[in-house]
Amino acid sequence: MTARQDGVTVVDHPLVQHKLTQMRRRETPTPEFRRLARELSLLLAYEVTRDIPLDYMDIETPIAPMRAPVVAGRKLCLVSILRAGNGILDGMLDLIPHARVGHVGLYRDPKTLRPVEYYFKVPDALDERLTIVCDPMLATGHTAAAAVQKLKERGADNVKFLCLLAAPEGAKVLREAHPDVPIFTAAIDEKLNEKGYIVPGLGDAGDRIYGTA
Ligand SMILES: O=P(O)(O)OC[C@H]1O[C@H](OP(=O)(O)OP(=O)(O)O)[C@H](O)[C@@H]1O
Ligand SMILES: O=c1cc[nH]c(=O)[nH]1
Ligand SMILES: [Mg+2]
Repeated sequence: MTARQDGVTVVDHPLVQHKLTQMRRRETPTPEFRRLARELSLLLAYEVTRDIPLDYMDIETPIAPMRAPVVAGRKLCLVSILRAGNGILDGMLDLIPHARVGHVGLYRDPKTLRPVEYYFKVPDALDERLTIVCDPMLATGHTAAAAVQKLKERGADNVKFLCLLAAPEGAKVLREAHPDVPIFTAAIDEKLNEKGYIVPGLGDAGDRIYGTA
């Protein structure tokens, strides 16, 4: 099942919810957390790629020739917001290996909660591609909004944002800054705490994926 409202799609399939619960648990160790992030992104990919472009090619089945649909991977750009975004990117690339890939390096300053940019490398001709921006966490929303802004400045005009968890505050900030960018998430949690962490959330996604806490 999938709930859509105001440009936000919550993928509430039972498998998605189950895996998200396992990720949230404090005792879930790093290798397990990373594996769950990958599996969850495979399931979310199903929804976020629902209308990706198709090409047609001539093939032969054992019975007859036919013109058959194939994903136009080169018309798709996956963008990971470093570093936690790579935890989603890996699963997406398993599914769509021909996709082009961009990286946006942004970390959130723990005092100001504002994003600081340190890297930006994306494919050319973004105006000809669907761009799917990946980051597990949409907290205050400023990182996502800044990443989308940079991508638009490079020509991206068809952008979707994929995360595992969103705070209501972050979804609002991103939707207000970029109303044309739909959000796909496994859950919208209750709120942010005073340190800008999602409550109940799952903690610091990057630290849990890479074991840096
Ligand atoms: O919505 P916001 O309030 O901007 O916060 C969300 C950002 O914070 C986390 O990254 P972090 O800064 O921890 O960097 P990391 O991926 O290197 O751990 C997360 O992966 C998002 O990029
Ligand atoms: O809860 C949060 C908020 C920002 N970044 C995270 O990794 N987790
Ligand atoms: Mg982090």
